[in-house]
Amino acid sequence: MLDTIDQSFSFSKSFVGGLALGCFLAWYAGRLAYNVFLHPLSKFPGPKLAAATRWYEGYFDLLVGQGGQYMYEVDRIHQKYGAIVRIGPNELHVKDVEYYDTLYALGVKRNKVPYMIDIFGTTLSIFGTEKHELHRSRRMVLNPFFSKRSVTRLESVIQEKVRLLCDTMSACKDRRQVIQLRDAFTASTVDITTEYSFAQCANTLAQPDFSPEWDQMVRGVTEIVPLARQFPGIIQITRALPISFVKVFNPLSAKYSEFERLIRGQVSEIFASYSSSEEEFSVIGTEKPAYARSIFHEVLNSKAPKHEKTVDHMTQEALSVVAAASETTSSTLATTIFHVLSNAQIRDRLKAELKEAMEGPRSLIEWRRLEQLPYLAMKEGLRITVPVCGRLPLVSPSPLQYKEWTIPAGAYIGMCPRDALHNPAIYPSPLTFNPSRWLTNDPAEKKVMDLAFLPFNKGSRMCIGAHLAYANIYHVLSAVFRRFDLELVDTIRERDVDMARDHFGMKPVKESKGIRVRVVGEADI
Ligand code: HEM
Repeated sequence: MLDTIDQSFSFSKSFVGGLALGCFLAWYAGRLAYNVFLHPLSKFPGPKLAAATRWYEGYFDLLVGQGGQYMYEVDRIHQKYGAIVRIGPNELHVKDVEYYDTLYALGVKRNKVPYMIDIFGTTLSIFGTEKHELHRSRRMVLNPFFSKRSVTRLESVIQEKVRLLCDTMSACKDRRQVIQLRDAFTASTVDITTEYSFAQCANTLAQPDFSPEWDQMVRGVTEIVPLARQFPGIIQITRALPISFVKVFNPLSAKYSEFERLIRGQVSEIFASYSSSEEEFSVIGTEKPAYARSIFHEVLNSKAPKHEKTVDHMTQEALSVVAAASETTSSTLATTIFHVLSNAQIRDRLKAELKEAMEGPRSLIEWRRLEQLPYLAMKEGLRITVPVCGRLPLVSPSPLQYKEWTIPAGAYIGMCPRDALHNPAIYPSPLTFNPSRWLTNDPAEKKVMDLAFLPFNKGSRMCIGAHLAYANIYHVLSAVFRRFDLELVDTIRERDVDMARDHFGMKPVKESKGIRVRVVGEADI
């Protein structure tokens, strides 16, 4: 009797399970068919599989080769189908530099696409803000802090760290120590960014090996990006787990959680030095000197509503600033140095220019004067590196036009800085490092190159730290090449330098040993 009840129970259980699975599969098949045949984007050209499901992207980004490969598939799709293509159920991609002015136009309403807002686990930061209006009001609070004027005013902070960087490099020469350039420049960028933004330096340059764990930490954050694009929220889940547990399966992301706690502590301290009334916060005690200001003070002193002035909000803003600044700047610096050292003519010409402009090997000159040096390979370094190589999709709440195509409101539309910066029609032989291309006497050619020079993107979501990045890169390149003779150590372009994976930031192949140099000489005049 009991056996019969058991059997009929397990039969009905498997019947219900089978029915549920059947319903799910029917619903899923219906959804795929809707995406391909009935979706408002169904008329746009592109592979049917990409139109049906985001798993098409997931396959290339997570399973093909070392991952992060969808950007190359998108290249192939463009080659086959044209300048505007459908690369996801609700996503288009445009490969036409002229369209930047429409998609990323300043002052027009654009939201960020939902799957991008959480890739660094900072949905309260400006980077992670989806809605246009909220993004605009948050950004207006921080814009003045990162303006060219503010960066110039605090240039001494950058110069001090660059001096320290050079002194640590000099000590490496005495020990004949090989320098991992990405470690060194992540350290200097983290120190510059934390001192500049939080008025409290992380002091990573103080370590003789440039605190490699910082570079590992930042790489840990971006390593997870392809997964986070497919599974938004995964970073939040990781954060909620105990650090000791996360350490077991992802030590790099555990480091990030530790850093988050550090920042949270600092933010809490700053909060404690403020008194909060019903309406607003105000500084207790005397006014802080300009140097000791931070983005936290900026937010607390702003007219932003009180619910924007929380420890959570500011911790996330700080995390996203450090994450956004570090890998981008360090990969640009390391890649530029690799290319300069790989070509003796370029290296000698650059060193001669710097010797003439800078009095002594240890003297630093102002950023505004560095900008006037024609050969300092700034632009070419950013162009060839493409530090942010991932597509930057946005959503327009009203329809957009691309040539004969009307793009419906609500569709995701992306463009990719790589398509501009490595465009052979604008920069001939785009994978050749050639600073002289920027010295052209043809104003029309120069104008076209300048318009396509978009490593920081443009419009309302453009990089807020572009001026800080420029000042940092100018100072590091000029100081390093003026003072040191460097030689590359076992660095192979295909393995260690070139972009091979899209993790939002560019990454070389996983086997990369990094870009490594030895200091073989130090100028004394
Ligand atoms: C070579 C260096 C850098 C490059 C190439 C770069 C590039 C970019 C790009 C392309 C974006 C747009 C991302 C998007 O549309 O989603 C961006 C955003 C951002 N960057 Fe940078 N960046 C660099 C350095 C920095 C630095 C030094 C900082 C910090 C001080 C910084 C902070 C940010 C922030 C906070 C955002 C989000 C802005 C927003 O959504 O309004 N970046 N960056």
